[in-house]
Formats: sequence, C-alpha cells, structure tokens
Amino acid sequence: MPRTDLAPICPRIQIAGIIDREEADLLVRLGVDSLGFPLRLAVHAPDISDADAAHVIASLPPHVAAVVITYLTNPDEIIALCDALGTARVQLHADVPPAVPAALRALRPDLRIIKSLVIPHGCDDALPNSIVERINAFAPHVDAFLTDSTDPTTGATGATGRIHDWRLDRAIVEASPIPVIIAGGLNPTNVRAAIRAARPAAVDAHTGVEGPDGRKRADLVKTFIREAVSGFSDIA
Ligand SMILES: O=C(O)c1ccccc1N[C@@H]1O[C@H](COP(=O)(O)O)[C@@H](O)[C@H]1O
Repeated sequence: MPRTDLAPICPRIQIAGIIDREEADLLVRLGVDSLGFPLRLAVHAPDISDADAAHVIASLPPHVAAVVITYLTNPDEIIALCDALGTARVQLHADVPPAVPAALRALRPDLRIIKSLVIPHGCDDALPNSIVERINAFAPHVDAFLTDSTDPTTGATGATGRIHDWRLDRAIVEASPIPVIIAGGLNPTNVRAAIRAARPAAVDAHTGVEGPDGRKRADLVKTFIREAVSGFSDIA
C-alpha cells in the first residue's frame, strides 16, 4: 500500500543519504520536510538497500516527502523503482534529455519530478548558455530544479560536499519559471549565506550534516535547519 504523501510539491529543507529508520526518525523529529534516498547511482555506492528504503518510506508521516535520487534514465525503470519504494517523487541526476521527464509525465502524471542542474567545475559568475537552454527545455516537464556541484577528482555530481558560486544559483533562480532547490556543499555554517545569495525555494544537504562516521548528527541538522529558517526569513 503506497503511503499518503501530503508534503508540498517543493518542501523547504531536504536531507539526502538516509541510512536507516533511526536516522529518518531523527530527521523527521528535528523538522526536515523531505528525505532523499540515493539509489542506482553513477559513482557512489547506495547508503541503503531498496527493501530497507521502502520500509523507512512507509513509516514516514504524510507531511514528510520521500524522494528517490537516481541516475536511472529509462522511464519504465524509474517508475518501477519509485513504485517499489512506495513514493511518487524522483530526483533525476543523470544527463537525460527532456524527453525522459516528458515520458514520465505521460506515463505517471502523479509523479513529482526534480531535475538536477549540475554546475560544471570552474564555472564562475556567468551562467553558461547550456544551462539556460536546459532550464527552458526541462521546465515544462518537471516540478523543480536542484543545483549541484561537480567533484573533478572523482567525477561525482552529487554528495560532493563542494560548494560552487552561488551567483550561478541566483541566476538559475531568476531564469527558472519553477522552484529551485540549491545543493552542493551546504552545511550549518554556510546555508544562511547561500539562501541570501541565491534566494531559492528550498535547500538540500547530504555530507554537510554528517559526522565522520557518515551518519547524520543531530546538532548539525538542528543548526542547519535553524540557519536555513533564518535565511528564508531574511529573504521573505
Ligand atoms: O546524496 C547522494 O548520495 C547523492 C548521490 C549521487 C547524486 C546525488 C546525490 N544527492 C544530491 O547531492 C546533494 C549535495 O550533496 P552534498 O551536500 O554536497 O554532500 C544532495 O543533497 C542530494 O540532493
């Protein structure tokens, strides 16, 4: 039985890389409104199995969203993964053409789709035309964009712990007709400044709220949320 998902289309604070039920419970208790489950990835090993992720997702309260973060490119496989996990939210991280979210929409109009916009390494204050073109091409087929960083040493384009120039996020926010979630190296010490610089709809973090053991730390998550809330109130 799929869970009832009553979270807004674009929740404000998303934390990715959920490891287990205990971690999910902690994040829900602290006030996170969207949990990201990275599965079928390009570089990283998954943090959790499909079966465990499905159990965690089934336990979430209806106001908390669960998002599958994936590099899958085949619409049928993406839908099958979302169905197996019991969620109708997906974050597409692969370099797919707009035809992929368009096909997802046609097959499953209830699916909420976030598309990543990865900022190339070394890109500074000028937004490349290629990103503007992608915003225009994807916006009709997705619900939100998510910015992210590249790690040139590993080729990773997610969970890098690396920031990029937030002026680019601001340019993306201004160019996008749909909500933009910012991500890439956000942590309790920089999230407020990032929100003030980029003026996004939401923020997302993974490694910046974890301890050296790779588990989310309550003190870091609490401060991240407090600083993010302050940032959103600064720009309201
Ligand atoms: O979270 C992951 O493990 C992940 C793996 C592969 C692609 C995307 C992934 N998640 C996204 O990366 C951001 C930023 O991570 P960080 O804060 O820089 O460590 C994360 O929030 C997810 O949306």
